[in-house]
Amino acid sequence: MSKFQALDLGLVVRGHGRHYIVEGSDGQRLVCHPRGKKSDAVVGDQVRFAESGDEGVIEAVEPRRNLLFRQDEWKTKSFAANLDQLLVLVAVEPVFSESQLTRSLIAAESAGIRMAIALNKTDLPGTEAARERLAPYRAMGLTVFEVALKADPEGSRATLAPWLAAQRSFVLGPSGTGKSTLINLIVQDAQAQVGEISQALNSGRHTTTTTQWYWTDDTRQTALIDSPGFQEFGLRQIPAADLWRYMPDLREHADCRFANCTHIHEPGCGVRTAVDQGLISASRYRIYGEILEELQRKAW
Ligand SMILES: Nc1nc2c(ncn2[C@@H]2O[C@H](COP(=O)(O)OP(=O)(O)OP(=O)(O)O)[C@@H](O)[C@H]2O)c(=O)[nH]1
Ligand SMILES: [Zn+2]
Repeated sequence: MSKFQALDLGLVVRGHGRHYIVEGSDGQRLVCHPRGKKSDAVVGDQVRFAESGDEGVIEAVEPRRNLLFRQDEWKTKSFAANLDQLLVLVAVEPVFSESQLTRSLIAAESAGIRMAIALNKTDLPGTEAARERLAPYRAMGLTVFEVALKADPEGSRATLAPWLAAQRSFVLGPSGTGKSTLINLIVQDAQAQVGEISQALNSGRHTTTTTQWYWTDDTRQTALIDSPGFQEFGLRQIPAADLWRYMPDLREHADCRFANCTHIHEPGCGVRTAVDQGLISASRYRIYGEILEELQRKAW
């Protein structure tokens, strides 16, 4: 048992450098700083904190259930901790990168976080093409919601609300797909929540550069966690030999002659056979090869 057991338990709802906003069990929010030099708390963490005056000190971070993060060549970037699920938001326009989509799904799969995709802007003419690009994801068992957050807000809410209810959902999506529209649709007082926190952190300018926790309403049961966009999505935390295990379609066909098959050049490879038969999409297999190469390159 930790020596901080007697302290209040709080939820990190925003982090910015060494400044954190911690929400106590009574819903009160407090600006906190970590004790000492290290500041390794992330949004979604449960922390033990002590109030001192109108600020607080984070004494300990409780063990995490999971952590969603990416690891690029030079740095590790944590998205959030203790998540129930990931919602990847893509849109008919701008055309989404399948590589980014796949990478975020692999990160969630390897962290043990359930996931779904939402395709937005289905009021636009390119919908059929986007739907086709998402067919392999449906085929591997993922839920793919179709919404038009702006064109049909009520219908979109009805589609997403049951899945989001009573869960802590992390929302990832490239810029311009409708993330702000989603947050404003689902979260009752989104602007107020951001405003209040920015004021506390004195960082009005940074509202979109850090991860933000939203409760959808006063009952504080359902949360959406929004994060700023990013360019790179490295997966260097994953051992190259394990990559295929986090891709359900490859995993399903990884019935190979060699136990340590990389599914690239070996004879008797079930994955390559499935690609040839059209059971694994060519684009997913190509993306697998690209990521694998990245992961193998780090070995030197
Ligand atoms: N046609 C159509 N456009 C939509 C829909 N939902 C959102 N948009 C538009 O898409 C654009 C981007 O929406 P935002 O919600 O600002 O997207 P975002 O993902 O927050 O973008 P960033 O702020 O760049 O991260 C806006 O011009 C919206 O009006 C929709 O259902 N249909
Ligand atoms: Zn193989």
